[in-house]
Amino acid sequence: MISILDQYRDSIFETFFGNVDHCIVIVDREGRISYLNEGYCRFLGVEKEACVGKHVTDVIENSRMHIVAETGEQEMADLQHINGDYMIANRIPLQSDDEVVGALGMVLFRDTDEWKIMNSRIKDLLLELEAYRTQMQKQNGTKYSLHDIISSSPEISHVKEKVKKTAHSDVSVLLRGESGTGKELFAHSIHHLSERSTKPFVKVNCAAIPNDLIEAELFGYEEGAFTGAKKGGKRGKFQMAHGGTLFLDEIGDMPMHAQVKILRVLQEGEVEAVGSESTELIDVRIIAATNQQLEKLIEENRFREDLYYRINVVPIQIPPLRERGDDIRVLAKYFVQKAADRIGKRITGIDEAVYDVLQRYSWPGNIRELENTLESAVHLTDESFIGMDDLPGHIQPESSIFQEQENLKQILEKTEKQTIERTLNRTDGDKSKAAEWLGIGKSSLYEKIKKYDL
Ligand SMILES: Nc1ncnc2c1ncn2[C@@H]1O[C@H](COP(=O)(O)OP(=O)(O)OP(=O)(O)O)[C@@H](O)[C@H]1O
Repeated sequence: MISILDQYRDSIFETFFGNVDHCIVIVDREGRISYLNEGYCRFLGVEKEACVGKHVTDVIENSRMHIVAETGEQEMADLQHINGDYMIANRIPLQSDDEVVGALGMVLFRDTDEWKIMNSRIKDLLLELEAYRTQMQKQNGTKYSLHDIISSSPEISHVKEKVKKTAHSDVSVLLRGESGTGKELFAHSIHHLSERSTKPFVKVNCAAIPNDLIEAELFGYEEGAFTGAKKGGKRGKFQMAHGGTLFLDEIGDMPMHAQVKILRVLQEGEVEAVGSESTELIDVRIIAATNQQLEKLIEENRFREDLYYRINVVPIQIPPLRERGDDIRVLAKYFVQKAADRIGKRITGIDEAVYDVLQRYSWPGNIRELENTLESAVHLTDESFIGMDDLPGHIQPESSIFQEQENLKQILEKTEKQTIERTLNRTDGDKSKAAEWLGIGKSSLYEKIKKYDL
């Protein structure tokens, strides 16, 4: 007997999903919309035909469907902000033969008075939460929490999960990643989630303090400890962070003599101010960050191995922006809106071609560079959207900067020069690595560097 399920599967599917009280969306493995029910289309004010095939983040605000389709991990009862309201979203991975093939999302939306009351209650609570967060920032020195780390990539989702797992314990964390990837944001977030969140978060930029002042800065000093010492002495960063977290940024630049002392403080739990005869008990959690290869610095005797093991209990690697393709779109939207709000300009969108170009660029300065690029674009644009002309020349595709009268040889040389230049930027001037990435021999690269005067 043929079951009506076999015979009328499509009609049953449409009758069910088309009539339920929820907004339903189905995406494929890549996060492209395969189905959107009538209720969702009405709520978003979109045509179903125009949405099918589009990436879900282009149609639904703050969607995480593509992440669930990628990770296969379900998310239930998540609060999602869409069209100015808070909705409850359930996201379930769809599996076939043990393989994730997509995801189904259900957003609970009832246009009833109770829902409206609940929604305004949530908004009230969030405002209250924001007020507490501002107060807390003033008290303990942190500005960011995980919530401020804008992302829609599985790579950052994994990092956030790792942060959530380790934040509550007191273990030392070493954040690694290129400059501008967001290491400081993660350091703040770890402190925020830890039991120490009501205590101070103190940052030390190890690269910015002159070599001979670093010990006084870290451990403090007594009055008269050295010429130029302040009357009454000064408390060190360790003392200021007591009970809380000390964030040692750019730890690879810490001079050797200070490394020895830091290790002693961490092992013995006590600190001695410069010029003092007594010690003080200290309880700090260490979060360190670096964009350098500490292992290489150890080989060169510029970093102590014992300190490395002491701070590297939980290493967390933040991937560079060029490996987080999914983040570029959400970050670009976020930074354009942020700059537009600050400047007071009305920007309604970003040209699709701009997204393509942003996606293809290598972002040696990572998120900091993306933010600066879009802020300058918001300043430059005469329109209400960001177009290709608003991007700086070095980000625009080569073709747009070629002169019409150039011949093929000139065009090829120009492309070669730009490619070598960018690769050298990406490798921080490391010629062996650049030659490897470009697939050419080192001597050939040297010749070209000479030829183009790079
Ligand atoms: N995911 C993100 N969402 C929003 N803003 C971000 C994000 N990641 C980084 N930023 C912004 O980018 C800038 C650089 O971030 P941050 O200072 O944390 O990077 P970093 O890795 O510590 O850099 P450095 O090694 O140079 O100190 C900051 O303005 C930060 O607010």
